[in-house]
Amino acid sequence: MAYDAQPAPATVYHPAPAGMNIKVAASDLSVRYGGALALDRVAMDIPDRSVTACIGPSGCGKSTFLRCINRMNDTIETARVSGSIRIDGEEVNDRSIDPVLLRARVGMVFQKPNPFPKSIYENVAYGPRIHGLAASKDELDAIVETSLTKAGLWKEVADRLHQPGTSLSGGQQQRLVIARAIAVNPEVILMDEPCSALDPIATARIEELIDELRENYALIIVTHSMAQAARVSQMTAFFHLGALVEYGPTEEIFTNPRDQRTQDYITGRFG
Ligand SMILES: Nc1ncnc2c1ncn2[C@@H]1O[C@H](COP(=O)(O)OP(=O)(O)OP(=O)(O)O)[C@@H](O)[C@H]1O
Repeated sequence: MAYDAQPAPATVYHPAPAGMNIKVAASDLSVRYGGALALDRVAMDIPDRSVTACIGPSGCGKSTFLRCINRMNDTIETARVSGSIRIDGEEVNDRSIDPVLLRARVGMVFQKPNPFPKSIYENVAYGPRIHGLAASKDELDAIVETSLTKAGLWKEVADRLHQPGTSLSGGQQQRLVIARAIAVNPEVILMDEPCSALDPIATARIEELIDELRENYALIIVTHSMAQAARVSQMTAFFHLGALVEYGPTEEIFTNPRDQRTQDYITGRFG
């Protein structure tokens, strides 16, 4: 959905809940693909140890925003990012930032589970090994076990660690991918419609997991499901046509939206 730059988007901010530390801060963040503006001067502060849901109609820029946080837009030839995105105050787009190290700090889970074509063990061990996080086989084994435990998968796979990751069910594969992200000690976990390929039971399991993970990480999730956003997130950002229209505590966005476009979207009038 291409459109020309207009006057600065007027985001409606609800007051941020007291006592939340800011983990990711975007300001004046825009993305163009070729000549088309996909994200228009987004500004938002995302708290640590909580779940922030990004909602909005198809093509409004949710995935583009997510990809700014771990510089995945670098991999898209036509993408041009401007403005600022900081993690703990550090500019992500700074030349001194190594995107490979950044992507360990900012894990990403996609719509379709994408385990490597390797064993369950290797899927989780690969990252810690290449980042030199384990000094011995025992340490690596411990990281694998801890990561699979945190992802709620250990009990199901402990006796089949050397079977292919792809032999697991879709929901298990998604938890494996989450374990793989956790294994390299991320600070932020991005999830782009992580449940859209899963059945309701696997979805419920991932939602429980998201709730557990927020004790330790900042999670940012793109979802098309209003119900899921309401269930799992503490903060919600509503995007429309590349602009962040409204952002604040989920309860307020869903019960008392201040922008008509948010109201229309959450009540199913468009999108
Ligand atoms: N690789 C790309 N090249 C060119 N344009 C792109 C690319 N990726 C996204 N766009 C465009 O940027 C805009 C925002 O897309 P984006 O995927 O971020 O939206 P979204 O809100 O995540 O959509 P959906 O909910 O359908 O996944 C759209 O107009 C889309 O067509």
